[in-house]
Amino acid sequence: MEEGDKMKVGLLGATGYSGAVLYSLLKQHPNITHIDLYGHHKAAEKAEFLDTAIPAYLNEHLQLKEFDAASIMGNDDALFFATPSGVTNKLARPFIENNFPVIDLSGDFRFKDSTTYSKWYNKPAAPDEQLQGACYGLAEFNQLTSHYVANPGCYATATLLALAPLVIDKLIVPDTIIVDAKSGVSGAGKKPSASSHYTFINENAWLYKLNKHQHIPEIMQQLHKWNTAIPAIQFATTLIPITRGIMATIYVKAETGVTLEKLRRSFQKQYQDKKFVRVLADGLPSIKEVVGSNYCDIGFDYNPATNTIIIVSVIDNLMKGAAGQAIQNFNHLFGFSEEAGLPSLPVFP
Ligand SMILES: NC(=O)C1=CN([C@@H]2O[C@H](COP(=O)(O)OP(=O)(O)OC[C@H]3O[C@@H](n4cnc5c(N)ncnc54)[C@H](OP(=O)(O)O)[C@@H]3O)[C@@H](O)[C@H]2O)C=CC1
Ligand SMILES: CC(=O)N[C@@H](CCC(=O)OP(=O)(O)O)C(=O)O
Repeated sequence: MEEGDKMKVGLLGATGYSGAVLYSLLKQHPNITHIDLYGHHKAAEKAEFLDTAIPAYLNEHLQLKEFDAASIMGNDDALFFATPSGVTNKLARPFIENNFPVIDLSGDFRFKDSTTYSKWYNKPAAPDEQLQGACYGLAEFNQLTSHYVANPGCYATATLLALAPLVIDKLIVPDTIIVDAKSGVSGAGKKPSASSHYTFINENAWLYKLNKHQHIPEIMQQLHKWNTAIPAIQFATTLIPITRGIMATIYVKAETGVTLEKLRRSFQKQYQDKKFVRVLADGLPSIKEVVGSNYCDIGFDYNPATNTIIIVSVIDNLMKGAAGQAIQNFNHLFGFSEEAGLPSLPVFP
């Protein structure tokens, strides 16, 4: 594709949080002329109720077509899935078989083997041969080796971008990684639950899925591409009373001879040419500075008293953690400018 080429795209899941954000990004994308929205409810059923989880403009204009792989491949040039886990493993086959371009925001195609998925997601996985037809799109690092792109998870994105330089440059003791990550409530999607209920999470903090979070194997799979010596990570996820944003705070022991200057050089080498990762020259980042943008901001420090490196990474879970990175992957897949369709500034205050 050339810079000025125009495309038609399909989207399944526009009535969800990441789908709604994706829709607004696609609407402003300079290379997209038309968006077909697909749904799993019949259009008539949808029209009968007002979905308060999505913006009114979307409710009003929502014209959902019935999902049909053959007509999507006939009408559109690419497809986005913004559906919960356990959906695309049943829908992806014709797209993979026909090499049709897909960006999948769910976890269904992030692993190379089906047993890892079924163990950590507690659901049946897509067949192994289909999993081999997908590629994991950590946008700053992975070459897209197929047309079916598995967009990374939100916590996984924040954690991997923070660890990458130090893991690649072997500056850390492999078995000492501790990740303490916090997320806003939109990370859990639009479906209300006991833990996302206002009276529970307001003025509260709740650590969940300890040692069981589905992003642990996803992070390990990518870390092993960089350094096979890492045996495991300690990983905690805490829900906090904000709408958007993730902060991952990482503690890890330094290899002998590591200095703050060496850490600086490692981050700089890895990210100096990357538009969406901003390494702070000084100080530590805050969530508000990335909300509404596709940036991942990273700050770090070294404490010689404990020989510990502390890295703090922040993203907007719905942007860099989902829809924004999906657009970045789409741009990579079609050779468009990496920034096309993505806002250049966060929303502040
Ligand atoms: N929220 C986030 O921050 C992040 C989410 N993701 C991933 O993105 C995906 C979407 O997440 P999120 O936006 O939070 O989810 P939501 O629950 O907010 O939205 C889910 C969407 O999928 C649709 N849907 C549900 N079941 C089906 C089905 N069987 N067939 C077709 N469509 C279906 C829903 O339609 P309807 O409205 O009709 O029910 C809705 O449009 C998930 O896989 C999630 O893990 C990844 C990173 C971050
Ligand atoms: C706050 C919150 O609940 N966040 C979700 C992250 C959703 C996600 O990215 O999960 P997938 O792997 O299915 O894409 C969680 O912790 O499960």
